[in-house]
Amino acid sequence: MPPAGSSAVTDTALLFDRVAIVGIGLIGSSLARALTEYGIARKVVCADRSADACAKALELGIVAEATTDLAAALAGADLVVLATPVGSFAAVGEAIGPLLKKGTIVTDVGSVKQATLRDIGPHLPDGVHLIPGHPVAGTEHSGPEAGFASLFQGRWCILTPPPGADRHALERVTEMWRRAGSTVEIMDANHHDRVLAITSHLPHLIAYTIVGTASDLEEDTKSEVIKFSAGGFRDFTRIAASDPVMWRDVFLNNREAVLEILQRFTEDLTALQRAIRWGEGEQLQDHFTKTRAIRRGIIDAKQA
Ligand SMILES: NC(=O)C1=CN([C@@H]2O[C@H](COP(=O)(O)OP(=O)(O)OC[C@H]3O[C@@H](n4cnc5c(N)ncnc54)[C@H](O)[C@@H]3O)[C@@H](O)[C@H]2O)C=CC1
Ligand SMILES: O=C(O)C(=O)Cc1ccc(O)cc1
Repeated sequence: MPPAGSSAVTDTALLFDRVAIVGIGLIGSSLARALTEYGIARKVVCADRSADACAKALELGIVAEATTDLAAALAGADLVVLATPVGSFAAVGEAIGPLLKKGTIVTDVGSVKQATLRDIGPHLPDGVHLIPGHPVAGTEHSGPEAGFASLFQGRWCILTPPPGADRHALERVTEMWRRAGSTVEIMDANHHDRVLAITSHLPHLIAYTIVGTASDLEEDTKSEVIKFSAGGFRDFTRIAASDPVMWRDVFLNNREAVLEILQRFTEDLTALQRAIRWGEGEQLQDHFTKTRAIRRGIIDAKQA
């Protein structure tokens, strides 16, 4: 499917009348802020199972209405955005299905995309358009207070419309993310999950592992780790502070792709382990030279 254009909409016209965001955490609240601040939607409301999150979202003025009642939030919405952990999608899909009117667009922000098609798709009535999405932008923080409107600026947003997805719905969701500041890329859900397994999921798993390993060290070494934690290790601790429920759900719902890439990673790690053991300096240096070139290539591509 070719990328959706933005011919049907202009930068000044409101794109949506009423947007209902389910899950007003880091991503939901960032999108709610962007939709309002950048004039993308007339009214943004939210549903969250946490009454505290609803109260906070109202107190911060992020949404016009906040409720724990899904039906109240979804009534009259032309766009519904699911921004809850991926593991909740089946239950949320089942709950929202009967509440959706023909013509409504449903999208999500989940970090795994085959799960959206599998868990949300079957619950949607005919005439409701599903356009799964993943803003590749975030932080290690959670909750409505952690969000900010500019989170998506200069970042990618990947959309994974199923075959035969409604073209107009795809155009509108594409335009929403474009106006929020992102560059939209369209790909197949399976491909998305394989790419993100290496670029996002494995790095988080490595961070969770290394910080766990450091914290299992004997007490005296551990205190040194904290005292001298700088550079690389400090970056790992930031990533390892990411939301435990969200990341549990990512790994459980992208199991095959993560296990496959983990297998390859383990083999490559073992090769480096051997090189260190046998003093193969040339092999180590060659490897590090290649990875340095990759990093520089990424930076150059960003600046181009
Ligand atoms: N945190 C990040 O950096 C990024 C996260 N994502 C995806 O965004 C989604 C949300 O993540 P965050 O905003 O970080 O999480 P968060 O923990 O900040 O917010 C999640 C919200 O969903 C609510 N919630 C949970 N289960 C619910 C249910 N069954 N019904 C209604 N509300 C429910 C929680 O009360 C909470 O307010 C996840 O699917 C995640 O994979 C995507 C890109 C980046
Ligand atoms: O905080 C970071 O470094 C991230 O990597 C944020 C992030 C987390 C999950 C996603 O699906 C996308 C982006």
